[in-house]
Amino acid sequence: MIQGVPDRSGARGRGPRGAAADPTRDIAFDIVQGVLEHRRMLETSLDQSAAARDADARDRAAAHRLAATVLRHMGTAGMVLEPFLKKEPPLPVRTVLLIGVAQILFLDTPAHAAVGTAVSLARRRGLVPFAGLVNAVLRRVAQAGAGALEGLDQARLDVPPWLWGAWGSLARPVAEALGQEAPLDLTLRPGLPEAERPPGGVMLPTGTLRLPAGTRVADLPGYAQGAFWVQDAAAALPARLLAPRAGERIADLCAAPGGKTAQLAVAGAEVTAIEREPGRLARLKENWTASDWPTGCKLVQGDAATWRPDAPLDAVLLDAPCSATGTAHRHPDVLWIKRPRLTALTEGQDRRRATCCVPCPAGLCGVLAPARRRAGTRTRGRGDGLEPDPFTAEELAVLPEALTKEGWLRTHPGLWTEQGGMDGFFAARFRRR
Ligand SMILES: C[S@@+](CC[C@H](N)C(=O)[O-])C[C@H]1O[C@@H](n2cnc3c(N)ncnc32)[C@H](O)[C@@H]1O
Repeated sequence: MIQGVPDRSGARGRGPRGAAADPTRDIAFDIVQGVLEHRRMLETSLDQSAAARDADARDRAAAHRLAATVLRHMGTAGMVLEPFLKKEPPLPVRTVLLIGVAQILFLDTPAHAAVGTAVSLARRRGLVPFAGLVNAVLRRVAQAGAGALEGLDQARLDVPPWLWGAWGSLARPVAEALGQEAPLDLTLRPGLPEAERPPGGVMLPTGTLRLPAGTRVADLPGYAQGAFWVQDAAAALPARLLAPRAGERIADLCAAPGGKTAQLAVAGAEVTAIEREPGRLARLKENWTASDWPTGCKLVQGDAATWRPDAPLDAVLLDAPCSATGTAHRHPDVLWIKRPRLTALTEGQDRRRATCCVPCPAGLCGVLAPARRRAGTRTRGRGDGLEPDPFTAEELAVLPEALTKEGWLRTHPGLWTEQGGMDGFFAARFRRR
């Protein structure tokens, strides 16, 4: 079995090719193939998995965890396999092997179960001619055990070389942190009584409640009522630094899935949330309705670059699309989906700065551009009335390492590693002159 997850292989009768059904590994296979073959995000691959359609929540969660483990350790697992492969197998066979290696070396699955279920998976996926190879290779990996990892520079292997280069001096601490499964971070609704906080968490100095990796948020009492929501500790900082006050009129540009919108709204601000993608806006609306959050907020489908408010605002929070590589801690798929084209993305953000005033370094990113307090109706580029409003040491007293010399916020997964790390995020603040 995969640690912490029931092994249901064999529990659901026989699959189409006569092998026992095993939804966890079937879904994990679909996810890894979706990421590697089609360069689809992990979540999208999960949504599109035929095997996931009838699966229960536990199997989906177990498959998600297994696939994320494969992607988190993919370079290392590839190196472990290399001595046992005479030539490169077809991608689906490689995926089966990676699933086997991840279970043996990183998930403490008993070796016989990891090997047996991988052979069955190969059969179910029409890879019968390779079943013997899968069996032989994984047995040898199992025999080597932890010794197979000796001498491997796992941090370096598990990050694509172009990204390692882009991270510069931060590459090693960031990559080492990415090797760990991310904890579950929650932002609590202000004033939530201590008795109603999810148990087993640690309150971080920045105000985020952190629960152990593998905690299923949907199982926590209060989640469905919107008592808290999932939000990485770093992602919660920009809205906290904006310090919204009750009654302020704030636009949240690029809003879905709505973590920052919720922070602003529960602080009492009158938020207008702008999101371009209808599907993502629908998800934001669902979260809103289900969570009993304040009703005075407007959710608008629109383009942040052209949307204009009908009256002056107190602040604008802009979370412009970015590389998302700073979230690889939680989403290891981004490591293998993104390409070196990131420079083009940064240039796009520079151009967008003409409208939005948001610089963003490649690789580690995430953003905010509040034109706060006496803000006008639009945020514009330099020369259009905005000046930098650096964060102060007092504002970032609990996380001084994240304050850059220019006064911006820059976090990365190598910060707070002993507490479980955090996402990479960049934020800057501007004020209307
Ligand atoms: C980084 S996510 C935002 C996360 C969100 N602020 C939160 O805290 O939950 C970026 C979002 O911007 C949306 N987006 C991208 N370009 C946009 C545009 N021009 N106008 C409005 N939304 C846009 C994307 O669809 C995506 O939902």
